Amino acid sequence: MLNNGHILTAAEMQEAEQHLIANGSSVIALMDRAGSGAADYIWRTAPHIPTLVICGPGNNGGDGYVIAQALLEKGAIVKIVASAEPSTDAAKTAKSLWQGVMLSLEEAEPEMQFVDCLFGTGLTRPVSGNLLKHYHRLSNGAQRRVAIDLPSGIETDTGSRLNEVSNYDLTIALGAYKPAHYLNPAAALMGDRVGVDIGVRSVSQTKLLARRTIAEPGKTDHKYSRGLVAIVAGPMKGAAKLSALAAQRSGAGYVKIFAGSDFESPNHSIVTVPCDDVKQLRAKLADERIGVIVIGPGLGRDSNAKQLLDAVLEIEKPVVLDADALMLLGDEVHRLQGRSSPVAMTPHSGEFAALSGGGESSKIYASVKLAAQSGAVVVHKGSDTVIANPMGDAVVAQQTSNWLSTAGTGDILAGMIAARFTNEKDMFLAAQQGQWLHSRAASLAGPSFSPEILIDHIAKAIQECL
Ligand SMILES: NC(=O)C1=CN([C@@H]2O[C@H](COP(=O)(O)OP(=O)(O)OC[C@H]3O[C@@H](n4cnc5c(N)ncnc54)[C@H](O)[C@@H]3O)[C@@H](O)[C@H]2O)[C@@H](O)CC1
Ligand SMILES: Nc1ncnc2c1ncn2[C@@H]1O[C@H](COP(=O)(O)OP(=O)(O)O)[C@@H](O)[C@H]1O
Ligand SMILES: [K+]
Repeated sequence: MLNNGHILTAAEMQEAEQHLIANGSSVIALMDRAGSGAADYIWRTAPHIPTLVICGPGNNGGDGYVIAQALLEKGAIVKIVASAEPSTDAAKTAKSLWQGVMLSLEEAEPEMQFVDCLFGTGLTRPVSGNLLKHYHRLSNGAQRRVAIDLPSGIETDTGSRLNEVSNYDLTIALGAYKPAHYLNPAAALMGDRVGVDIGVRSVSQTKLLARRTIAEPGKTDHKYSRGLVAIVAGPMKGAAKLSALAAQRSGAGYVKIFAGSDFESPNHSIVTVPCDDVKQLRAKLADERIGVIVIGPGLGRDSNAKQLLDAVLEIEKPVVLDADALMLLGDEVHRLQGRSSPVAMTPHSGEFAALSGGGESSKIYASVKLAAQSGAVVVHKGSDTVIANPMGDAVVAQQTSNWLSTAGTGDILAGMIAARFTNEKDMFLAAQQGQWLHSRAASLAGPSFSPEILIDHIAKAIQECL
């Protein structure tokens, strides 16, 4: 995996480059590796397509000259349009080696393939005016669009758009993935993502979510050693049932639902524990065998729900807070600080805004900040889910199935994380395992699944982790 899955910000990427240079490389050598690697990939996936490479003034433009020359040598029909003269020594050298046609913005016409080497990690302000007009004319007129490192107009560290950006078929990341490669809106318009290794081996606190090994139950395991997951139900009973079923299929040894006495178990093996008031709940949750409590799915937001949440937070047990529990907690996340047992919060963007007050432009930074403020592991959901811990580590999930955007899949994730926690006893790891299994189960479930079908595919996802 590119740079071992470590995601680098623009500043970290510059440091990585300096490190390579200090160890005997040079900017032009790195540019050569990046450009020829990108050209190989373009040629392999779309040979002999008339191509226009647009080059900006910086080293992203420099990559463009290398790519164009490499394509020319392979026999492609390729032209360059330059927005400005190169401003770096490496880009000047790369340009001096270009042997083909060079056009001004006004002269250039769209070709079948558009290769964007206008700006990469050095973009500091929106592309505007005449340049933006020609960028759109030339990119929109192409049938295949390839971005080198990043599409022009994307903020590297946040994934936000600084100007209107075209949709791409392919984005070739250079050296390491950057936050924008996995955060929306940028990630959604990049098309396929591939990486070209240029020798960067830099460590970052932000990584790409990877498959984690899951241990099978051991010979001496029993239901309590594998873990008892307690789900606190509310008036929307289906949500708690989905969490419970998902926990059961994700490796919990025992799942119990704590609910009003009229609650019916979703199957024969999930036990319901009748609790008709908060006093009963408090007493029954004192059971020492309980490894983790899930509260939030279907809980409601009335005063009764608030009492149930308060009761759970009074108990020193690991807890997964989701959905309504997060809305009830709101901006009082400091209540979670100082607990001796781990907490995970699994907000979608609306819940995240209620917890954090919003205002941060980077989903990674915002998640890390909330984790530090609360002392909890934060699973900031969406198609670009970010998992953060209070120490500043973050893991970014790769987009898998858009079919996950259906009611009930979040309840499932909460149950999955709880079950993985009872096995691993590490909430950050459990969140990563839960997220990976959730995404993978969605891919395995194919199109248009119901939450129940998603649960049915968890076992297959687990199989891939054994
Ligand atoms: N860091 C590395 O290790 C490597 C970087 N390489 C390439 O270098 C790129 C970064 O190069 P640079 O730092 O030179 O940055 P860029 O080439 O992304 O752009 C920087 C230049 O654009 C100007 N600029 C920024 N925003 C502008 C705007 N809105 N309108 C007009 N001009 C604007 C800046 O003043 C500067 O001259 C990477 O994305 C990658 O493509 C590769 O060559 C390989 C090695
Ligand atoms: N387009 C998407 N691609 C991938 N995952 C998605 C997408 N949309 C939503 N998800 C995931 O689906 C789940 C939805 O959770 P949530 O919004 O809490 O739903 P609910 O409360 O109805 O269960 C989250 O895990 C989220 O990350
Ligand atoms: K670019």
